Amino acid sequence: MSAAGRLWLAGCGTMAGAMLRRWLSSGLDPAAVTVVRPSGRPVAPGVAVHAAPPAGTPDLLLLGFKPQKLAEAAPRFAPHVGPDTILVSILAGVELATLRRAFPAAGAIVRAMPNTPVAIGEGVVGLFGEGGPEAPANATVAALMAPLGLVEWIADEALFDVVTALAGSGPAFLFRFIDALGAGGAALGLAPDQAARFALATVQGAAQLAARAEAPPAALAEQVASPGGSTRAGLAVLDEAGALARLVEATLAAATRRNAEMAQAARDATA
Ligand SMILES: NC(=O)c1ccc[n+]([C@@H]2O[C@H](COP(=O)([O-])OP(=O)(O)OC[C@H]3O[C@@H](n4cnc5c(N)ncnc54)[C@H](OP(=O)(O)O)[C@@H]3O)[C@@H](O)[C@H]2O)c1
Ligand code: PRO
Repeated sequence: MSAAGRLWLAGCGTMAGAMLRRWLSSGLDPAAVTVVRPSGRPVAPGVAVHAAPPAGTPDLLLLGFKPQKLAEAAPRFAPHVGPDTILVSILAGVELATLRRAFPAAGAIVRAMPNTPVAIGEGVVGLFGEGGPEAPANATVAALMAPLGLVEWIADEALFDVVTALAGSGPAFLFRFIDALGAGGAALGLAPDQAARFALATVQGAAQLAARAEAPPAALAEQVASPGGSTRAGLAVLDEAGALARLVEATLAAATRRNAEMAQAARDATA
């Protein structure tokens, strides 16, 4: 049995599947896990998979389907959620109040925002629970999330859409940057496959160095950029009129807005 007891996953696609992979590789007993997914496709040895919720009540139910599926899925799972069930939702945008309306009997509800690197224990998980920081369910949820990477509680639910944009979507933005770095090198004459390898290794090495260094990333950038040198010439392009900072802020703002739209759609669909 897991620290969270009987664990049900409602949906096990890219994101919930990445979480489950890490939990299993960190020692979670597959017999404690039940996956419910319409396709009924197998997930991992020893993990029970059902196309519809089986009889019973889990100790922890993780909602891992798309936000657009909430209105359809909630009535099927709600009868399996009781006062001893902790409900954890990874649905982008969808607010606690909406979840509480859909699962009125749940003992506790916590929003979690993971990202795909949790599959290798290098992810980020933002958490926000309706009971505040001292709620008893928080310790159970935090313990379950611990093997996934950096786990932090968010002070204000209003910030959850930004957390989703930065950490939840963030890997996609960085994957784009890796591709752009490689494509830039290829455009200037490197063999595309070699440029792609160098780009990925450069980003990997820089991220690991930044993670281990005491100096902040801005200081590390200064260490690379000799006065009057070539890095300085490149940074001048990124920094001109705050080009990179503005692009990234606009990127996060667009993703944040979309999360808010999905929250509204979920409110409307479950009203
Ligand atoms: N992808 C990310 O990086 C990421 C990051 C953070 C949060 N999220 C959140 O994670 C959730 C899932 O995203 P995803 O990218 O993992 O999507 P996905 O790969 O399409 O997976 C969706 C899962 O939901 C299942 N499903 C569909 N209808 C269902 C129903 N009525 N009842 C139960 N399960 C149902 C699907 O079942 P089948 O497998 O049988 O088709 C599938 O397993 C979303 O709410 C998203 O906001 C995603
Ligand atoms: N993927 C989800 C989406 O794109 C939310 C964060 C990452 O909606």
